[in-house]
Amino acid sequence: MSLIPTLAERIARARGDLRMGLPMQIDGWLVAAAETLSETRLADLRALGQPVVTITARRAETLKARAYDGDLARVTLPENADLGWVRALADPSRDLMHPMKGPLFTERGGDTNPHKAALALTKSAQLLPAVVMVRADGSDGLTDLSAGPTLAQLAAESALAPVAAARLPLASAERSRLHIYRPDDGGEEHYAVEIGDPPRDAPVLTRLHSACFTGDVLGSLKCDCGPQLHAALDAMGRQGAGVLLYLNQEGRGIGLANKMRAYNLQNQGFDTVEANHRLGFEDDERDFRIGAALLRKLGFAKVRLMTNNPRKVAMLERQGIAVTERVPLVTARNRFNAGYLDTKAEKSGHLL
Ligand SMILES: Nc1nc2c(ncn2[C@@H]2O[C@H](COP(=O)(O)OP(=O)(O)OP(=O)(O)O)[C@@H](O)[C@H]2O)c(=O)[nH]1
Ligand SMILES: [Zn+2]
Repeated sequence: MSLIPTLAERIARARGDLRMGLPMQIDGWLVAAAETLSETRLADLRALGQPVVTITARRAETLKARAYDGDLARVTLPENADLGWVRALADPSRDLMHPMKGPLFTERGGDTNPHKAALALTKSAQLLPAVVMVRADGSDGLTDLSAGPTLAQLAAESALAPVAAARLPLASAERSRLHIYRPDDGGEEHYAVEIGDPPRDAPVLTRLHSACFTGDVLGSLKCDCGPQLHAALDAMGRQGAGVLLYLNQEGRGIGLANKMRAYNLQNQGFDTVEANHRLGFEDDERDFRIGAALLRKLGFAKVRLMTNNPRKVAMLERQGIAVTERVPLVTARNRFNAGYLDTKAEKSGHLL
């Protein structure tokens, strides 16, 4: 029956639920995002059983909680802990000023897949990866998922469909077109700027750019994104041909709100990688398969890639796109971005 929501559609709903603070269900567990849960709903969850707060091993490491489960830890919610306690477990912004008083008791044994799926969902909803979970039957109205298929679906590549394209003259290249692609899983749309009319059988000058509202739009001095974006478009304009893929993976995939949380941690002295880890994320949560998929859709199999990030080269090659040349994209240093650029070079293997 085609009118019954598919798994991908139910996952998209679950993302919306978690963002609004509405619990959902996974394999007999009620799940709520720590960041959006209300006092009343926490009380209602508590009335149903003993809650655990599941966090990533990255966050557990900062909190010095034992992660018995590999990439996650299940912290028992103490009886006297309130919503503020749950938030503090999830959100590192007050770690230094008000360190959490331990010890934190973490669970071991049992099936951790529902917990894993819950964390993957909050990440894909661009929320802090921390959830309150209670083993209980929910009410009929809640979105209900099974862990295994949910994890598989979240790891799968989403199919992208072209939606619309139009001529768009740019300051750097008057002969340009903007193409919009929409994924089939309710996720973010991604864009391709095609400059000139690049032949499909030759390597095309390409930039794989990840969204950076602060750098691209506001001209932030904290990163190199804005200057890289414009340098890439200018180079394509000068050469008369190129493709700039604009992937809506703000903040290396953690979203703008979490990126601002990361900036606050950076202002406390942590570098860009440490800040992501303290928030519970990996250094880079982006899915670069999207870039390869867009190139294939546009008819390109070979690229001259403008990047300093060897992971982008490796990933495109793995996805069957030949990178015939890496074109460095070095922009000016300033006193606000020097630390960021150094960390990318030292910890993330960026070539300068
Ligand atoms: N989490 C996080 N994201 C950041 C920070 N600074 C910039 N970003 C994001 O990092 C991404 C940078 O993307 P790119 O410039 O495409 O990629 P790159 O890995 O730096 O590689 P290049 O191709 O060499 O530029 C964007 O999504 C920015 O929003 C930060 O301090 N923390
Ligand atoms: Zn940036």
